[in-house]
Amino acid sequence: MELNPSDKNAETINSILEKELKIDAEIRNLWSESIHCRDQRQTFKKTNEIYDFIIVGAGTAGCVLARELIYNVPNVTILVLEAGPPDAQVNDKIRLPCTFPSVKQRMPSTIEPTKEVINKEMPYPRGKIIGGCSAVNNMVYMRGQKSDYDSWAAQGPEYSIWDYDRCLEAFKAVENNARVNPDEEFKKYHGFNGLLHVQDSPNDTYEMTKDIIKAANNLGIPCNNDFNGVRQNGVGKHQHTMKDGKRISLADGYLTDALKKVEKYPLLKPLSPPYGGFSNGVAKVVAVNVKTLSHMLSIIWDEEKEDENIAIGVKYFCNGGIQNAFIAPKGEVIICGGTVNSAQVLMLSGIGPKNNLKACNIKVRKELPVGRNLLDHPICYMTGNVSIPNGTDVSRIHSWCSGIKLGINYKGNVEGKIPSKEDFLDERPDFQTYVLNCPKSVGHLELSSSNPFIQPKLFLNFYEKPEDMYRMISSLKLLRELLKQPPLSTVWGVKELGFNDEFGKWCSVGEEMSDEDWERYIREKGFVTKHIFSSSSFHMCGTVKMAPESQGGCVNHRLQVYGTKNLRVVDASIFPTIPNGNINAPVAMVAWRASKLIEEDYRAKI
Ligand SMILES: Cc1cc2nc3c(=O)[nH]c(=O)nc-3n(C[C@H](O)[C@H](O)[C@H](O)COP(=O)(O)OP(=O)(O)OC[C@H]3O[C@@H](n4cnc5c(N)ncnc54)[C@H](O)[C@@H]3O)c2cc1C
Repeated sequence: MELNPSDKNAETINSILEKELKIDAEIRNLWSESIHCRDQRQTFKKTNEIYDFIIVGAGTAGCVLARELIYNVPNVTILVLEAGPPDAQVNDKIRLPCTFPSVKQRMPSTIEPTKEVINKEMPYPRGKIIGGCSAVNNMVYMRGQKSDYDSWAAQGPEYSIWDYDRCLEAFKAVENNARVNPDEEFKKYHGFNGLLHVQDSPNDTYEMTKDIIKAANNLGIPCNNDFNGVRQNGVGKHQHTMKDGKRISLADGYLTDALKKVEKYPLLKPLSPPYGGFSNGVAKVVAVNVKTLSHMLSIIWDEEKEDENIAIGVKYFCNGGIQNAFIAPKGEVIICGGTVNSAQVLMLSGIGPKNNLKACNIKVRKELPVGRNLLDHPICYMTGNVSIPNGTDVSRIHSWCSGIKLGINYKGNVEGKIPSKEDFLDERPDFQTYVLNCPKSVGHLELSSSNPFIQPKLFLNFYEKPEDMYRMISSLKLLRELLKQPPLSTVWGVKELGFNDEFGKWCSVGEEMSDEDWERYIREKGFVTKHIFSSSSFHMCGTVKMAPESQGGCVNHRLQVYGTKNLRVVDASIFPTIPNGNINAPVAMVAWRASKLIEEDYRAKI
């Protein structure tokens, strides 16, 4: 029997689609192996650039979101735009992260308020690559404390969806922990079926690491074998976001899995005899389309309903030209560009502080404090010289990874004194060795231009609040004591590194330091980046705060941008407060929770 013309048409189109899906699958495989630039794919050009969801940024959040949405929301097509290149895991190397400089800040001294001190500028790296910062980070797996998330939930009744129990459910859903023989207590706090791989250090513990633990025990710091369990305080080895000893970015786990889902909807079944052929209609490709080297420039708004700020798509720069992608009627634009760039693209699209936007000649669509509430964990190192005894394994200690094998968590002292035994036993510590985990100082970022390729200015404002400075002083004093402890001082001959020669005369080996000396050390020496010192743990968050609008919020509890439609932000920028620990896992957790909210809202529109 002859097919009618529309059947024939459908059959032709479907057979083309079939072929393209096959080619597509091959190219996906190549992409997964990172040996082919993903942008060479052709299939999606036929879809006229209309997607159910457009995700901007394939970092920690974007990768989790893409995977969760494609598997859980029925029959959707997703575009992921990533400004950076594909990763290059095939060589076990990733490309250089892009770096933003922070701005030099003058401020009154904490110790001598009549004097002026300077927070020097420093480079601020970010992962501009598939996987985002999770592809360049230090892999320390920490998730913060119960009270962090309960405080998010306490912002209003509707915010209860962010309480610790629900966040813990999400942490567990994302995590795939490879601890050997986990005990029942461990199982309460960890997940074993997610796609974020976590493991204990793959190497044996170095003798020196064991001796640092002993030295910490000498000072009264208890051991802890799970910093994400019931208590965070103590000394112990970190778990890392690794699998079989290799870095696992969120792209490796989540985006790779998202790319595996390629279907056609509706599923076209051959019609049974005597009709033959296919059912009428053309299938839509259900899949995730990733475009690398595609930099989002701004949101496309529905200009016919100007007052409603309805997002209908995005403008992006790719292949040397500006392109548009649009969302389908029930779709959404979801910004996952990270703390700096999510704030930047909102501001470029007219959402942000009036004065800053006007100064950059950008039309204000909705005034919101985007870019305020810039939070971060300041960091300051204390360094020791080691005499290497013959035949030890210390020469094998190398690279950042070894440096962060170990965590010592305690409460800093707000008067700058060495923490006491009670501070070591406090189950809600605020220090992670040299990282101040709950700073009270808050910074901000500003748009410096309407040009999307010019980075915003970052004002970190570290130590603006005196208690931050005093707690950092207290922690450094403790580390100085640690270096003097046996077996570090005896077996390893550890000596505090002198700063008088290389860095100026104000601090000599073994000499007492006044609080003023300490402040200079923290502000000036802690910022010397050509040496190993640093001043940030690169845990920037908070610039598109989730809070009631009256409390300085930019997105509501469902992460929708106030005063707009079809627009959400999902990444570290929405954190109302900074968690008391590293933030990669919390970002993944937020993205997982957000996928549920987006799914609920999408289904409600059906
Ligand atoms: C050097 C370093 C070390 C760290 N160490 C640790 C650690 O040990 N443990 C830990 O838990 N956390 C660590 N972190 C922090 C953690 O990795 C990040 O906070 C987290 O990955 C942020 O996730 P995100 O999704 O918010 O943003 P990102 O991962 O930064 O993702 C944003 C993505 O959006 C893309 N993008 C931005 N703008 C645009 C645009 N206009 N168009 C298209 N794409 C765009 C970016 O290229 C990027 O890929 C570290 C971070 C750094 C930089």
